[in-house]
Amino acid sequence: MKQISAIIDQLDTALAGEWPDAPGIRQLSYSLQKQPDTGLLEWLSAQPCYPKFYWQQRDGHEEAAVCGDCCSFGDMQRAQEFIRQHQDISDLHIWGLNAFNGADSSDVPANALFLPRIELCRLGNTYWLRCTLFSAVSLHEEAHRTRLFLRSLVASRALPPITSRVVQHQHLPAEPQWNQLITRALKSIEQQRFDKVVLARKTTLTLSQPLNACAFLAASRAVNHHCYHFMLAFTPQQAFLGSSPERLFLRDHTELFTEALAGTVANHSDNQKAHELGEWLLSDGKNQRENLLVVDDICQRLQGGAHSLDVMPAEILRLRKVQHLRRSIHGELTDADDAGCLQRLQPTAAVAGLPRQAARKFIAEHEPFDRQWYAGSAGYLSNEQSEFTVALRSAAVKGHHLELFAGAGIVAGSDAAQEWQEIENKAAGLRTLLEEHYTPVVQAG
Ligand SMILES: C=C(O[C@H]1C=CC=C(C(=O)O)[C@@H]1O)C(=O)O
Ligand SMILES: [Mg+2]
Repeated sequence: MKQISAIIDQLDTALAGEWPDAPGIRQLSYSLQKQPDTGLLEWLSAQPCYPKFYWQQRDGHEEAAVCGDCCSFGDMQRAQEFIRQHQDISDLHIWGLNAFNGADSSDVPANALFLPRIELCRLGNTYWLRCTLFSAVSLHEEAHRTRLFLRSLVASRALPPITSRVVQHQHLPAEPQWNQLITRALKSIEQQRFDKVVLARKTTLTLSQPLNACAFLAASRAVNHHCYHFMLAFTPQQAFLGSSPERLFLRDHTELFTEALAGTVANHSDNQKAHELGEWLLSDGKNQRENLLVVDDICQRLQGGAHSLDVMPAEILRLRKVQHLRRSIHGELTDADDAGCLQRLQPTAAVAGLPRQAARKFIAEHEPFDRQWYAGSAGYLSNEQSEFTVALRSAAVKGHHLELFAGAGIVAGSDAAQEWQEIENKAAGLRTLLEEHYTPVVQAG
């Protein structure tokens, strides 16, 4: 990426100039004249600086690779206040993750939303590099720190092949405990404690060697189409990533786009068979109920914050391993308030249940692991536009371990064995990227 190193030299010269010895914020932006010779994910993978975040919008039109933090935020409210305080810098973007339980989650780092030092972005075929300087003390000192940071950046290189093999796997809950959990959930639904609860499983894969998170995400992006692809790398060995089909919300000024994505059937490689499965899904009562409860939840939660809500007819979203029912929802916000949107929409009934509080209580009491980032959200906020995907079809990379997450909506009429198969299919979107590389060990004798 010769162009990028030329821009970094230009940036270094600008930073070596005169900067006020006073608090402040500045942005320097440079267009790339042509498409870089390697991808943004390859560039990000090579950089030895953390945190780093990658994002690709599900229609593939927008992509960003960002790294280094000039400032980090414990929650969306603080991130939004920061953007509002610095309205004069029109293009400030804050990127990252929101935990499932939001800021009240005890054991996840609270600073997963950050204002990066460097952003390499693409919109269609247009590329640019943006550098942000922020200091509450001295921009002069910050310019110096940024120059040191720039020196740590390295040239892009090809992603390594995935050579990690799965040595062992462990499901939490395992299938017998899952069956008990579903029985208990169905009983609570019968007793009218709630109408729906979404229950999930964590599968820990032990690997033969640590997994390169960027290479894994690239492998997923190559095959898992119609998905948002995201990754937050905290350290060289630790990252959270995913390829999720679900939009939490897109805000464009005061226009809001969200959706109810719930109700699932397997995909099939044969188009005719896949179509028949999709037709079945559209007419199945249990799956329609799962989806319509999400519509109800979203419409209720948006009351007072948005008007002119339009709910589109159900459509089938066909993914590599599964197909879903989706109803798109569009509305007009009373105020361009991202923290408000997050608070109203996360978690939707596609990942928690309805009524929300009762379902969350059931999850907290009965699900045998902490969701942390799973079913939270990943994306960015900025003045004009913000977008977050629901952090599904996701995994935590932890050195030799990969934790895969998958859940399913439980409503009256759910069957434990079918829901187990459904979460197997959902987890397969990421899991098969490793297993396809798996060569069984041939036993001697
Ligand atoms: C909770 C998950 O999926 C949600 C989104 C789409 C379909 C779902 C379902 O049919 O159960 C879930 O509500 C997950 O992938 O972990
Ligand atoms: Mg389902």
